[in-house]
Amino acid sequence: MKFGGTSVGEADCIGRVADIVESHRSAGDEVAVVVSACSGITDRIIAVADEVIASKEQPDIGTLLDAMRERHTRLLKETAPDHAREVTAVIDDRLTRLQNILTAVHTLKELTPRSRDYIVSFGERLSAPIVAAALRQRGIASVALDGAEAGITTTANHGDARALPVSAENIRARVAPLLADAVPVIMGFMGATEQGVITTLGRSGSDYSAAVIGAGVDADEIWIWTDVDGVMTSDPRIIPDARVLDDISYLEVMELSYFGAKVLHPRSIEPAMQKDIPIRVKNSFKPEVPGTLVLRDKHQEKRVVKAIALIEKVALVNINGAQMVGRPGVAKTIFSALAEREVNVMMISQGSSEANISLIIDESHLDAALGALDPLVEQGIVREVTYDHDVAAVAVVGAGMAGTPGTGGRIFSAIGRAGINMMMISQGSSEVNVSFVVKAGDGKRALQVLHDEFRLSENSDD
Ligand SMILES: Nc1ncnc2c1ncn2[C@@H]1O[C@H](COP(=O)(O)OP(=O)(O)O)[C@@H](O)[C@H]1O
Ligand SMILES: N[C@@H](CC(=O)OP(=O)(O)O)C(=O)O
Repeated sequence: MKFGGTSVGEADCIGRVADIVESHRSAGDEVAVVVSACSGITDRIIAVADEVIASKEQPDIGTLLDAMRERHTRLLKETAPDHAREVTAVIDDRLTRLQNILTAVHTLKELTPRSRDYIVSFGERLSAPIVAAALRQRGIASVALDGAEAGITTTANHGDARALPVSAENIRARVAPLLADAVPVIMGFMGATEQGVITTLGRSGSDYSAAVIGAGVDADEIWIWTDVDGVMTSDPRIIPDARVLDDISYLEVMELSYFGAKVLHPRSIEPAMQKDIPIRVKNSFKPEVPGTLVLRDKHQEKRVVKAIALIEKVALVNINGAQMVGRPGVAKTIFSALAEREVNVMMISQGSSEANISLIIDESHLDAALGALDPLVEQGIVREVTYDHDVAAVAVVGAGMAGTPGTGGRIFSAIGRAGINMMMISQGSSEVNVSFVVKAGDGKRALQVLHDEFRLSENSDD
């Protein structure tokens, strides 16, 4: 069971987490818990680190961390009064360590990806001991483990590390034996390299931690507890009438999360899918609601389109040049150059004349992408590279689209009737997803137009 930041952010939330775990333990289930940092804490740590590195004068780091100390101490006292003394010492010790590292960052004027990862992992280092203490308060034996102690061994790419296959056997050796007698509370979002250097798994990476742990212990199910009733037909913050889906396939939810549906981290699907472990997404504020079950394609709903996602803060890059026509290897040169600069390409579309390749990338990768592509213009491999960072991508997802003629037409007509211009279109050959790019200002409206067109708020088959 993974509890996200919103599920451990307040004392009453932690109380509900303890209730949930307690009721499953009483029903005879073995439970491993993965927790995120309390809501807002990871952002706060990043803000403090940035302030410390930017500040010319010696910053008063103790004061910068005061609110964080106060919040965690209060959470602890309210949820685990009998363990407050011993765990306050743990929290104080961790905050002192954080303060010392931040002091070193300021002195050295250096914040490397490696030290940044260690610093941002402190959110979970503070939340997990509190949740474990809240369980002990209920008489449930519980220990807090960091990602590495739980066996998550990762690649060394800081800020976006992936679990190595060896993690599975480490987790089996370290977590599984605890489950009969205790509930391990594992710090999400982090792991360590084989050399023991702390890494983080990318923002919102605790879902991925939960999937890796679940696969490692051969769980019957992986439950992601969050602040909404399940995976919905669209982001409820943008589409107020979005509806909760009873079930969705791994591939569908992978497309949705890749295109910005924050409810599950895109990487969290694969470890579960490999072992065919169902993922259940549930609301920790309303545990009685069944939530959404994510499984291998079951296709229970007859709907063609199941859900729609919007991804903002992306950039469109157009690579033009007739030089590409009939010349093998140009695409390889382009994509190798981008890969070398670690630019993640989210969507690709190529004109059939081969004179144009369009890409969608994360907006933060734009400078790196231009740095990779400009030399190709100088070398005459492509004629020109243009870009637009005022764009958004919309992904229309549903396994039922495969083999249902006319869905594309319906999407494009509805968008056309709304007077929205599509700047690029892409469809994977799996046909689980049709995605397109619009001006950033049109993104939310495009989402609503399609949600209405496919009547996704209605609980009946289309
Ligand atoms: N299709 C979707 N279904 C459900 N939630 C979505 C969807 N798209 C975006 N979201 C957003 O994802 C949020 C949950 O993710 P997140 O804030 O990371 O929670 P947690 O802290 O539990 O990890 C929801 O509050 C919701 O606003
Ligand atoms: N604390 C991390 C990890 C995480 O997964 O958080 P959440 O479960 O609240 O999305 C982050 O803020 O990115």
